[in-house]
Amino acid sequence: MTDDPLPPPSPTPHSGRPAARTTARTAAVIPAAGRGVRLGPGAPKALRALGGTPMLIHAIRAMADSRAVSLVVVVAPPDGAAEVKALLDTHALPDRTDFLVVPGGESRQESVRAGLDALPPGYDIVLVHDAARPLVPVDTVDAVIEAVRDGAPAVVPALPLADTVKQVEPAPEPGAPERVVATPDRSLLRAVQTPQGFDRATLVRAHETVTDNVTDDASMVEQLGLPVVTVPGHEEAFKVTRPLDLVLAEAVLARRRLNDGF
Ligand SMILES: Nc1ccn([C@@H]2O[C@H](COP(=O)(O)OP(=O)(O)OP(=O)(O)O)[C@@H](O)[C@H]2O)c(=O)n1
Ligand SMILES: C[C@](O)(CO)[C@H](O)COP(=O)(O)O
Repeated sequence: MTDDPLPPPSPTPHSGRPAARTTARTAAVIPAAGRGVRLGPGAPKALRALGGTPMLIHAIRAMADSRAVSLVVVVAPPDGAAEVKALLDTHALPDRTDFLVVPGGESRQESVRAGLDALPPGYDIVLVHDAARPLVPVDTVDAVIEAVRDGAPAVVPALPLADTVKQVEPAPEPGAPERVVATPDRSLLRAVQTPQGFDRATLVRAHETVTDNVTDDASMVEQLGLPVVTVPGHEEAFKVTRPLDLVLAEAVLARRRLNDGF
């Protein structure tokens, strides 16, 4: 199967890189092996319903909606691979996309690595997308892919912050107030989302090299000393982390369904 091309490249002023455009095939790895402790008791977060459909299925469809993505590797809860395979069999997904399911690990990093290990040859661009971000629009996915095709080794969707951010020092004892030590310049801070996009060789090297516990894949590439660039993120690509996020996700989905007339 070959990828449909994305629209012609546009200049990417954020990167300042020379045109090194490639039409490499793209795969998406979806880490979905987390428990969802912050969401509260229940099934693993990725398997919980959003608008009557598991959050994971929304996230898979969000990746497969991009004409550039021809393989999706789902990293299932360690004892949930059979259940996830059954879900894929019982939900409508595009025929042009291939799917693989592998068991995940104890941390997000281990789960992403399990997905990378399962990637067949021939996919030179890799997206890593949280199952917990079920509503990312396809335009954001395509913008990330396009920036990698243009030559960036690592790309993150990013949004400016709405709140002022304080740096604190740890509280001297549990329950004691934390002391504020700094107020970073908010104009230089970004909240980053997924999918994060990578040149495959770079991402594999980052996972082989960086052993610190990190919260996203791009920071591993930063530790290699390689550039990570941003593309505009999207408000609807928020991560379902706490109960209120699920309320917001239901509202966004209901509005989309109303707009789409179903
Ligand atoms: N061992 C893990 C931990 C997390 N993830 C995945 O990484 C993504 C982002 O993680 P997060 O939102 O923190 O999910 P959880 O780890 O499930 O949440 P919590 O920390 O509240 O338990 C999720 O899609 C989650 O399934 C994973 O694949 N394997
Ligand atoms: C990868 C990520 O979604 C980027 O914002 C985020 O770092 C995941 O963090 P979590 O603590 O595992 O939810």
